[in-house]
Amino acid sequence: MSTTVDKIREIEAEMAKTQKNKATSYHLGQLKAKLAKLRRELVTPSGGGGGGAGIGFDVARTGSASVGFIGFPSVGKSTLMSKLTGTHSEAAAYEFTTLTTVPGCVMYNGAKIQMLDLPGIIQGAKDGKGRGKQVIAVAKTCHLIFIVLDVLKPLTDKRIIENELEGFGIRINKQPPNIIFKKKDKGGISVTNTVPLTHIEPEEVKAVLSEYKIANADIAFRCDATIDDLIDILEAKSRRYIPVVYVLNKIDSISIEELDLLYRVPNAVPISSEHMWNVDELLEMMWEKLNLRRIYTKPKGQQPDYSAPVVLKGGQYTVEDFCKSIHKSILEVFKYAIVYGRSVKHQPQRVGLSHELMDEDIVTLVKR
Ligand SMILES: Nc1nc2c(ncn2[C@@H]2O[C@H](COP(=O)(O)OP(=O)(O)OP(=O)(O)O)[C@@H](O)[C@H]2O)c(=O)[nH]1
Ligand SMILES: [K+]
Ligand SMILES: [Mg+2]
Repeated sequence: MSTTVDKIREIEAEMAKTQKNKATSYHLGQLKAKLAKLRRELVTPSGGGGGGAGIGFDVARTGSASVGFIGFPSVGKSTLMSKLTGTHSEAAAYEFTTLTTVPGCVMYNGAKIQMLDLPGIIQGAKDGKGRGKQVIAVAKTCHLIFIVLDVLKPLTDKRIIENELEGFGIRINKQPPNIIFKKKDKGGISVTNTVPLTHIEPEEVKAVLSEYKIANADIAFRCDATIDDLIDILEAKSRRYIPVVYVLNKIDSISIEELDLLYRVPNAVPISSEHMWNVDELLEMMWEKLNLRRIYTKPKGQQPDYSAPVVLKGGQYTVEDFCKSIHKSILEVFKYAIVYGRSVKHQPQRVGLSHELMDEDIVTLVKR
């Protein structure tokens, strides 16, 4: 019996030898959908429980957000982790020094950020090579991923690692595609689009829906999507959209001219973890990518509490999100909030639950 990995290989081989044109678009759509389903099968942990990364890989989560370190062996992940957090993670000149998740933390702008040093991965990790599956499973639960690369061969490694993460359902520095999908009980398939679709053939859409056994649905394309984007929407449960910073390590081993070239890589920060060169810029980019918003609470008639902000993240920035992150029950007695800061025109201003808060706003909750 052929394994899931074998089946994936077969489909990939067939896709490679199938020319892309109108006549083959149904067939290619079918293959892509099959591939997506097999990939999900491969990365979903079997034997119930679900989601667990395995012994030594799951660690207690602390802090306001977590950053996972992904990279090939010996690119300097543990060196960086130890220097940034002060938590020792064994570093050495041989590959696979780190064998489990090693947690540490940094305080930055008043927020506690958890850093997860991880074992190195190798090409084929997503198909079960080495401990890649467990490692990437941890990264998939992080709010930000540092892809650590050796400056001596950053670009080929970058592509391989991106490919591994993609295969695991991680979408890097990307928003979910703007496609509205509604399953129905009857009425067949209705496809509409608000922008011209230059990448998709109607036949491909048909093939994908049939492969997913969807006979009744409304699909509204609001972006010039690809067929992979549609599959991402159908596979939404197993997709994670995670920001990435490319950490180009060991710049102490290259020339200034080579360094100049590296500055053209988007979302990248060249550093030397050994010498702590340019680590400030890395932390700045980390902060920007995490997009955290610190909210200071101010009890009525008192000074704001600047020592322990409530930290909002992941696009959940409303007053309602703020209340929920303190305690669910607050919503039951909520009347309005008084806000000082960048999110309001008047200082202070009275706002309701749907108001979006900005970083460093000061909030007083008024109860009914
Ligand atoms: N020249 C130079 N060497 C570095 C730098 N950072 C780390 N190294 C060296 O690279 C080697 C590997 O470092 P580690 O921190 O163990 O790398 P790792 O990515 O954690 O490796 P694994 O855990 O095996 O995957 C060690 O010999 C480090 O001293 C750097 O900035 N410059
Ligand atoms: K190492
Ligand atoms: Mg290590």
